[in-house]
Amino acid sequence: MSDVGALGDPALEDALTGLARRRTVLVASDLDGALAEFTRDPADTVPAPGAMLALRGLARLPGTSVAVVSGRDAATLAELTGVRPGDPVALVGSHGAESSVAGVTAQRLDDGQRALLDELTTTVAELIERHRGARLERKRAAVAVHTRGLSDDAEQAALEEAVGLGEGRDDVRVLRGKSVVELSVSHADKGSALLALARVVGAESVFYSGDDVTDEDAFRVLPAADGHVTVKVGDGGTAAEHRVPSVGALVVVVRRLLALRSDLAPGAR
Ligand SMILES: O=P(O)(O)OC[C@H]1O[C@H](O[C@H]2O[C@H](CO)[C@@H](O)[C@H](O)[C@H]2O)[C@H](O)[C@@H](O)[C@@H]1O
Repeated sequence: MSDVGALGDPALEDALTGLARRRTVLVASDLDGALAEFTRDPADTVPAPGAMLALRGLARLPGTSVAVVSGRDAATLAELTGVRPGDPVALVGSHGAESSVAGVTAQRLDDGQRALLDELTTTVAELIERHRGARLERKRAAVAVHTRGLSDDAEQAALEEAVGLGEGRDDVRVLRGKSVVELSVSHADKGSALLALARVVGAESVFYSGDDVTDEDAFRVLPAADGHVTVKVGDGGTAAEHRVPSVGALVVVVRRLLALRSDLAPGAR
């Protein structure tokens, strides 16, 4: 029985087989909560065992482009994944505002955005002082309030206040995630970035997996009817076509795709 067969999901197995036969594909995934387990301190994150190896294996196959797409900024993403300049694995950071691939999404912050981000960071630092245990993460285009590990009430209070800082403003995008609220001065989204990346690398079909709210932007623009394969990791409502229960199960899926595409990709053998 195949790995995916062991997960008991023949529909996903069929979808992966169909994708593996395509001439050109883009295989992309979110990082935190998808390719990597959550950690209390975001700096402690490491990709799950075998995850990057499977992606690198896919990137070596003909007609196969690979990317990690994350809310992390590009520099942090490179550090966490070990992807270096010239690597065949592409990186898309800051929810689509940064990319290692030319022509995808290189949104430079203007002076006004930089000043706004500084101002937001100061306000969030004050918020953190009032909410014991909450933590600040400064990114290239955003500042985030983290609450993982706090009690439910404490989390809710800090996150609600963070949302209030950006709500109703056209110049700030409020992104709610898992135990995190992010105030971004960029209006990029993962869906637009993935479509741009697919166009640039010439991929006819896309595989995309993710676990969080911002991944829904990607799932929505990748319909199964157009040959795309979308996989939600974990619980919660989703526009994705398929679902797996955990990070470990997603790694099994990516490895399965590697095995199938190694056999079935036009020109692979
Ligand atoms: O798009 P992603 O790759 O899923 O990134 C989303 C956010 O991930 C990080 O926060 C999440 O993971 C942390 C480490 O496991 C965890 O402590 C936190 O509770 C999660 O929300 C990252 O810190 C954020 O910048 C990303 O936007």
